Order: sequence, then structure tokens, then C-alpha cells
Amino acid sequence: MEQEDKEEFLRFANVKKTYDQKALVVKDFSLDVKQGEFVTLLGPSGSGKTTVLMMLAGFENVTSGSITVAGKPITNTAPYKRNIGMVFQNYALFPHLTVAQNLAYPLTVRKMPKSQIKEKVAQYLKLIELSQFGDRHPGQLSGGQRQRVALARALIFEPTLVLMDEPLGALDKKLREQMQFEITRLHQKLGFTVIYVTHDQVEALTMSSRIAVFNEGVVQQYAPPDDLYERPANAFVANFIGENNLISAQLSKGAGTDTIDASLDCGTPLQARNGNCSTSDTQCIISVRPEKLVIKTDNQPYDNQIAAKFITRHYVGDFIRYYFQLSDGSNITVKTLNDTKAPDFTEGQETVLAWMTNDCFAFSTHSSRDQGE
Ligand SMILES: Nc1ncnc2c1ncn2[C@@H]1O[C@H](COP(=O)(O)OP(=O)(O)OP(=O)(O)O)[C@@H](O)[C@H]1O
Repeated sequence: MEQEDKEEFLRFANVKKTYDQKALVVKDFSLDVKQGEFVTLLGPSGSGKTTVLMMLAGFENVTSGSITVAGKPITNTAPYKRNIGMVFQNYALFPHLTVAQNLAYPLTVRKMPKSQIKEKVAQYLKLIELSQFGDRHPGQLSGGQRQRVALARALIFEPTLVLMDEPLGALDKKLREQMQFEITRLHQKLGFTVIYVTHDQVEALTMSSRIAVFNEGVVQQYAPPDDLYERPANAFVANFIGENNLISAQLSKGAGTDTIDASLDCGTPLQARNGNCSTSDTQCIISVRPEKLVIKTDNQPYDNQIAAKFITRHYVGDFIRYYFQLSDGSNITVKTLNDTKAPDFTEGQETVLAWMTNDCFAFSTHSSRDQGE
């Protein structure tokens, strides 16, 4: 990937933050971002994502640790001198100024000559395809148009770093998708570095070059979207990103190796890839995604299989979600494409589910990265 050749641009090193001098809301945050990357912070509510952005922007001080941009510490630099663009969910446009005046504002405060400002505003209005709307006020625009103006205003002074905190949170699904496309297009065209916060996993997976999954102020995994989805580092990430069946099991052998033998609590033996189990683990959590499970209808061989009882199925349009129960009462979900092969069952009917070892992980039961590590 071309990003690999680039220098580290932004670096958080062991950043900690407390608001009340008691509890750390950011416990030990370290992250390297390369120039031009699109990095998303993803995590449950209250895990410290906005706090990290605020410290980077300079609106909150850092309790300890350092933040450097292009090798220089910025923690003592005033916010307006950090040259960082910001986009928030609520647009934050000046309602009494026209669209063109809103765009001109960051250039005026930077004392750019008037003729250049005019040129630049026209260029950015064109970039966001709102050339005809320069004389309107924000109140005369749709939500999507307003957010495009907010985006252009954050970019017009050519910041090297742009922070976006839930920028599309107020938009409906269709507009959101259009704006995701728009932000990606501008990012590719202009080459700035983005630190993005969202609750929307699909948004994070489709837009980011790398995602940092947060829990309780600590990064659990920092990786490109496909790695995160296909190779979660621990049970927290496996559970947080996408859907997963997480089933408790006993380790039989192989905890120090790449492939593990285990038996589910219902007694069924299986093989799994070693997610992060060590030789000290005796129990583990088996994770297998619903779309990797197959409802057996023929004799095609699979590495693992298990008897299950059909409970119900939900029609979701392009796919069907089946709910089954294992003999120990635990539940398991299967997702299949809604095609002619999607089977029908009656409630309580016995069937067999199957999957490949490669699609299945064993994770330690005490594996999430926390402050103790
Ligand atoms: N100004 C503040 N004063 C005191 N505590 C704060 C302040 N801002 C945030 N917190 C606390 O810090 C923790 C992290 O909050 P933060 O907003 O960074 O999380 P988040 O991951 O962005 O959450 P969300 O996804 O809900 O926006 C929370 O427990 C929150 O209550």
C-alpha cells in the first residue's frame, strides 16, 4: 500500500486525560498516523473519542503524554496556531453570513488579500458543487448542502490535518452516503490527513485507511478495515465490529499454536484459528461470523459442524437471518443470501451447521487490552 512508504505525520504517545483528577477517561493512548491517511476512531459511547479530538485541536489540555505533528510537539501551541480544520455534526456555520462569507471567514482571519479570497471562495464553491449558492444564507440550504459548506470552510485554508466528529450524524441515510462519497472524493483530491469519529461502522469500514477501535480509553486494535473485520485482535473487537457468534468453549490443546482444538460447552469438538489464546488459558470464546456459517444441505465437506435446532428466520431483503439453538441452549445466527437455495424450516426442526476452521477464531476470555498491559 502506498501509505506504507510515507512518514509518520501525527503521533500520540502515551496520552492520558482526566477531567476530575481522579478517573482517567483516556488511559494510555498511542497512535501513529501517516501523512494523507484517513483514520477513524471507533468505539462505544463514552470511550474517549471526542476527548482525543479535543486534545488534538487544543480545546482540552493533555494530562500527560505527548502529541506531535511533523515531529514537533503541539501540546503547548494555541488552538488557532495548530492549522487544523474541523467539521462537527451541527455544521457550526455563521447564520448571519452568506455561504460565500462563511467560506471567506477562515481566510480573512488569516489576513489573505481580498482578491485571493474571492478566487479561493469561488474555487471551493465549485469543489462542493454549490457555485450558484454563494449569496444564500445557511438557513436557506438543505442539511446536506449546509454540511458541504461546513466541509469546504474547514478545508479552504488548506489545513494539513482535518478533524471530523460525527460530521454526518444529523443526515438521513441517503444523504449520509452521498456525503461519505463527497468527503472521500475531496480527501483523495486534496490529500489532507483526516481523524474521523463516527458511531457508524459501515461508514468507518468504507471510508478509512485505518481504524482505531477504542474501549475505555485504550486502543484495542489499529488496522485497515479488512484486517479488523477478518482478523480481530481480541474478543472485544470481534464482538464490536460487525456481527459475530461468540460461544464459550474449553481449550483442549494448541493454545500456544496457530490452530486450536476446543470443545463447545454443548460438547461438540472443533478447530479454530488462535485469536490470542496463550498456554495459560483453559477456556476461550469461539467466534464465527453469521455469514461464514453454512446450513448443510449436501455432502460437501467442512472442517467443523454442529447440530442445531431452528427457532425462526428474519427476512432482511437481500439476505435472510436464521436463528438456531444449540443443545446447551445457546443461540447461534446464520446469514445467507436470499436466493433460491435459502432453506425453509419448521420451528424446532433439527439441522446441521458447518464452517471452515479458517473462518473461526478462539479468543482468550481475559484478552481485551486494558491499562494493566
Ligand atoms: N468536559 C468534560 N468534563 C468532564 N467529563 C467529561 C467532559 N467531556 C467528556 N467527559 C467524560 O469523559 C468520558 C469520555 O467522553 P468522550 O465524549 O470523549 O467519549 P466519546 O467516546 O466521544 O463518546 P460519544 O461516542 O458518546 O460521543 C465520558 O465519561 C464523559 O462523560
